[in-house]
Amino acid sequence: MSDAAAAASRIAPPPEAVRREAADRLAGLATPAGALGRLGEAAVWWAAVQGQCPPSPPSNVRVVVFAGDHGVTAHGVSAYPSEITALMVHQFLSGGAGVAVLARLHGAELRVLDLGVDVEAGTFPAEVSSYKVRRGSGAIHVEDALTAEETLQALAAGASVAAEEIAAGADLLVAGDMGIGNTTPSAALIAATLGLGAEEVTGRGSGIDGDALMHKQTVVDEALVRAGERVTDPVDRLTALGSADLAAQVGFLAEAARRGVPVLLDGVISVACALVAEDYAPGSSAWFSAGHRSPEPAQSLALSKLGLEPLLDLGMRLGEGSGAVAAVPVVRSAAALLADVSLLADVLGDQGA
Ligand SMILES: O=C(O)c1ccc[n+]([C@@H]2O[C@H](COP(=O)([O-])O)[C@@H](O)[C@H]2O)c1
Ligand SMILES: Cc1cc2nc[nH]c2cc1C
Repeated sequence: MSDAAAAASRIAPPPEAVRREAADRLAGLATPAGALGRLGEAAVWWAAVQGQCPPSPPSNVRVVVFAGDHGVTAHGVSAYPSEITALMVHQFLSGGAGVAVLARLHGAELRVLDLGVDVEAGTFPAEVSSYKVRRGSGAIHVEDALTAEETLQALAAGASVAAEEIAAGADLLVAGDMGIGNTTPSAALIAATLGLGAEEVTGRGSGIDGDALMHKQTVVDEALVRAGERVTDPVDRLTALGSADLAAQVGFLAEAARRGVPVLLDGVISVACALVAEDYAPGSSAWFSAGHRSPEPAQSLALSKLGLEPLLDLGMRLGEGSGAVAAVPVVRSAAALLADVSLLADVLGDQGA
């Protein structure tokens, strides 16, 4: 692509004039300079992505959980078996999953989609599986996760889902994940994107340690060696090292950014997808904010590369979009503070009057 074509296809950033107006307003609030800390930074980001200052708090938060199974799970990389993925999809539907509880509490809509769960057709209601790409994605250390066609299908599915959620009125989106084994492809995608080694990105996931952790690191290393030079291109990277559910999440994030709708990121899976989305659709990450910090080392590495500082750091490693939904009240607080705290000039003026 020529430089001009690349610039033309770059995602348009949030309006700089609004960002500056919000930064000026923050500096003028009746607080000591910088006293709101990251809440202040979040308020400026929120005003810019909402396109107005003062901003109003998010009022239509919509969470989409992308579910899928991963071939690596049969190779000893997780503390849990693949069967949990489908069982948890039922929990998202019945309201008993962690993110379902938080979504209810914070007034967010929750939708779960089966992109690649290893179950027979008809296991879930039709609307859950309408974007299904395949049953389980390939074990990335021995084979590609997807065919090239499946990657494009999953990217397009994610983009369609984003369009649907935006048509339903979303003013803040969350992309969540459900998939036993998915911290392995997420770590591999982050390593491949950042040019890091398996030992830097591999974490305990849902709870492995000792020999299992060393084995998971070997699996990530084998996957990176197997993929070789193909990882330079973001779509080929997803084909070799991703999965149907991760590719769909990349498509969802890129489309949300392209349509100018902000996204609150979650843990290592969500941030791996955001990192690939930034490569796939440059400029996307200006529309993203980091909901929380996960203990997975790859998540912090990817957040640093994206220049994002998480709002919460609670040691959460549930996934599902739960850390992002837990941060929704923080975004609401940030918006309300920037909109409703008095201006210091007015306070001083009142005193003088
Ligand atoms: O969000 C995170 O950072 C995170 C960290 C560790 C585990 N998880 C969740 O646990 C599952 C993946 O863990 P694992 O060990 O099976 O790869 C998957 O369903 C994720 O939602 C999520
Ligand atoms: C029970 C359970 C719930 C989850 N939610 C996201 N990942 C998960 C992994 C397990 C094991």
